[in-house]
Amino acid sequence: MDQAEKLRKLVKEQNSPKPTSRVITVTSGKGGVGKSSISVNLALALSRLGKKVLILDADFGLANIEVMLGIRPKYNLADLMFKGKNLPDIITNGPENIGFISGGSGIQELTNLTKDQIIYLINKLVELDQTVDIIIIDTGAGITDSVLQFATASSEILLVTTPEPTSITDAYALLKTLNKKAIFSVEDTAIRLIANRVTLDEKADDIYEKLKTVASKFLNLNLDYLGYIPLDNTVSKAVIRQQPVISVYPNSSFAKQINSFAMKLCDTDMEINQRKKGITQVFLKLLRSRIQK
Ligand SMILES: Nc1ncnc2c1ncn2[C@@H]1O[C@H](COP(=O)(O)OP(=O)(O)OP(=O)(O)O)[C@@H](O)[C@H]1O
Repeated sequence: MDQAEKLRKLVKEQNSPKPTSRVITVTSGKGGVGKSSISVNLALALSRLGKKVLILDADFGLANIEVMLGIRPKYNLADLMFKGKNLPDIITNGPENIGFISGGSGIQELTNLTKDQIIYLINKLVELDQTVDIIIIDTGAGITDSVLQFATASSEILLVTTPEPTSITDAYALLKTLNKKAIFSVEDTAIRLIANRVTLDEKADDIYEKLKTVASKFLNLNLDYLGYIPLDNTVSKAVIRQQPVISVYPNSSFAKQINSFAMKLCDTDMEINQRKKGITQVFLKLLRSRIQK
């Protein structure tokens, strides 16, 4: 049996543990549309609704979230995988009790794990699943393998676009590529659109309706709508202060929309519970798709 086959077998053999965390993957076709701003502030808004929230930054090389939260993690996921670090070592405490894990090079290195390292990682993820209510994954930008793998492995996707035509066509391209993946399951995945940086003269609902129509007609995909966020200069002001928008500008239109999204997401808790798979399952799926490549 070659190494790839052994890993395939091992990943298949892992029993599905009882999941507890809800994984929400924030993604986009085009970069720079507001994924990190939305992830950070949504995490805080959900935490204020009583959820234990953690952000996983899967955007290798960029430290946007760290800047937005004003934190500097000492270790990352790769340190857990290769240096035997424990969860408390790699979870940095952010504002208002939210936790943060930097993926570091860990996401890329998933393919290079030994059997013992996979078992160690999976055990730690099971532990994480049991301690956290919601995990928000901020994926990298663009239609890369890593973004697609996270999106296919998650049961809840928040797809962010701006009204720019290139951002909308890239969002559609992402859906199209996702839909072609053998392991992508339409029934098991809720995809919700967020239109960000919308100005008064742009009709956010039209963006959704157009994307929904083409996704349904050409891809047979159902696209839901979480809502829109106006273009709001408090977002960049908050970045300069290295604090989340909803902490420093709680009455801004950005903060109000984020709070309403958090409430909507909690409203659908019941429905999502049936699909809830947890972070362990997401990583098992990621491992499977990488081994199959
Ligand atoms: N609603 C908004 N109004 C005004 N500016 C915004 C809004 N949302 C995000 N921005 C700004 O847009 C820029 C990109 O935001 P952000 O870094 O969150 O995007 P991203 O999708 O995570 O980027 P990347 O693809 O590089 O990871 C930042 O300068 C941010 O301040």
